[in-house]
Amino acid sequence: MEPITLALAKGRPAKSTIELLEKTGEHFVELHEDSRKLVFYNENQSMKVIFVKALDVPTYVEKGAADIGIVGKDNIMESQADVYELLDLKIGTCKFSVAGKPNHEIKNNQKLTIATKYPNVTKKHFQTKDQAIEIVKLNGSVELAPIIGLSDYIVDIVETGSTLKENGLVVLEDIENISTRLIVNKASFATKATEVQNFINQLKSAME
Ligand SMILES: Nc1ncnc2c1ncn2[C@@H]1O[C@H](COP(=O)(O)OP(=O)(O)OP(=O)(O)O)[C@@H](O)[C@H]1O
Ligand SMILES: O=P(O)(O)OC[C@H]1O[C@H](OP(=O)(O)OP(=O)(O)O)[C@H](O)[C@@H]1O
Repeated sequence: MEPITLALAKGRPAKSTIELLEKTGEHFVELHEDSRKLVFYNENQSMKVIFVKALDVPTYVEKGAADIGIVGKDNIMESQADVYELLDLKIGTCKFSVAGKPNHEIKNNQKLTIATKYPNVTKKHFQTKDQAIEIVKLNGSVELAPIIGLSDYIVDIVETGSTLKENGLVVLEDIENISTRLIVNKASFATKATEVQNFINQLKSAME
């Protein structure tokens, strides 16, 4: 039988995710967060793990290259992938927030400039508020943008708040709570229902 394919996000939460996977009783040979290998199997080869860039996990799952994905809610939202989100693994908890300088003045009806690594999330958030924006897409150190006058505000991940604090910025509005989630390909959810459900149950038990 074909193994169930699980796409696992590289990055910060990978260590905790791999620890949780091990707790399910499935041991994936040679899988660890610093590995340069990309494909791993459990001992009876009933499951295959592919270890990929976080933002690509929802794409692999949506396209059916993976049946299941484990990835941050931030990447699920940004990818806009059409997948089922079935379990919160309570790992990698943080939030999406709008932040800026505490006394930044905005003229009435002014179009806001927002710097972010997450243009889709940002667009959607300000659309729901009917606020016109221009997005400056950055790839990191987003907190710099309002300080040097590149943007009015930022949309970014906040965990402890220390990056904002150290740069004299404050949270102006929270957008969404983020944590690592389990997502499932819509077709796999129907055709591999038993295998998918069994794996979810294994993870739930491992979380207790
Ligand atoms: N303080 C935090 N900052 C960023 N991401 C966090 C934080 N806490 C938890 N996370 C989770 O970790 C994931 C990011 O991990 P990491 O920054 O290593 O990702 P990456 O994909 O390597 O990012 P990059 O595109 O910057 O290389 C996020 O998608 C989010 O779900
Ligand atoms: O609230 P905190 O605990 O300070 O964490 C939030 C910071 O961590 C992330 O950046 P990361 O370290 O991934 O670097 P980046 O800016 O290059 O994306 C995020 O983009 C914030 O800058």
